[in-house]
Amino acid sequence: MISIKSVSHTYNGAQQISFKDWEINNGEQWLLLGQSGSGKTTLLHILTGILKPTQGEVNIDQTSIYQLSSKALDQFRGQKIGIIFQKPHLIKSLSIAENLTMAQSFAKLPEDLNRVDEVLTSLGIADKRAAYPSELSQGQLQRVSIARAVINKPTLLIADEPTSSLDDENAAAVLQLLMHQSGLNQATLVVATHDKRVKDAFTNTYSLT
Ligand SMILES: Nc1ncnc2c1ncn2[C@@H]1O[C@H](COP(=O)(O)OP(=O)(O)OP(=O)(O)O)[C@@H](O)[C@H]1O
Repeated sequence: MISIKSVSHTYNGAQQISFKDWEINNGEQWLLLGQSGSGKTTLLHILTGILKPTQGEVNIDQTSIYQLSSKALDQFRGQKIGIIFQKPHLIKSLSIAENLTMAQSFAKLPEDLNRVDEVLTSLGIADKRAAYPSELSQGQLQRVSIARAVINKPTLLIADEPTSSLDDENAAAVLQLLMHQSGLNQATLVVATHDKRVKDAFTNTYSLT
């Protein structure tokens, strides 16, 4: 289970942003909605261990993540949390397979090429394993970023505007893949978006006002 309790954050000199309490059960799929500037990215950073809130508690699988040392938190994030950004952010000088094995070693897990192949196959891009990011289309790159996010079978899969730079066909495919991949690993899925095309697919919604 993932929960936030009494969480608020104040950037230097700015107004406090408060987040209502939120409990997410394992395997649930949630949409995170809010107008521009309401704090979606801030909350995603808090949930993924990137930003320690000025107040409150964040628990993932019974671990109060901001009580961990920064080294332990890095490893926890690598193993338990997969993140998909609006743009893929892959390492250009590494092949697709190498980008994925790097995510394994970053999480201090052994390199597992079978797992790399399994994930690329389930996302329909196994033939791209030796290619470099510059050789892939936008939709294929977004699939690789999903592959990188799920490679370590995370508990929590977080996507920040994953479809906004894609056309209708790719947006629908990426959304379906995200939901399918989270289902395969029984991962919890949280998707932050403005994208109207995405909203109907979710029953659970957390709204920022
Ligand atoms: N590093 C920062 N330093 C100071 N203020 C910040 C910082 N990051 C965000 N903010 C402010 O915090 C508020 C919430 O920003 P945030 O990026 O979380 O919103 P958002 O809902 O993700 O917006 P958008 O949909 O436009 O990306 C905004 O008022 C923003 O200006």
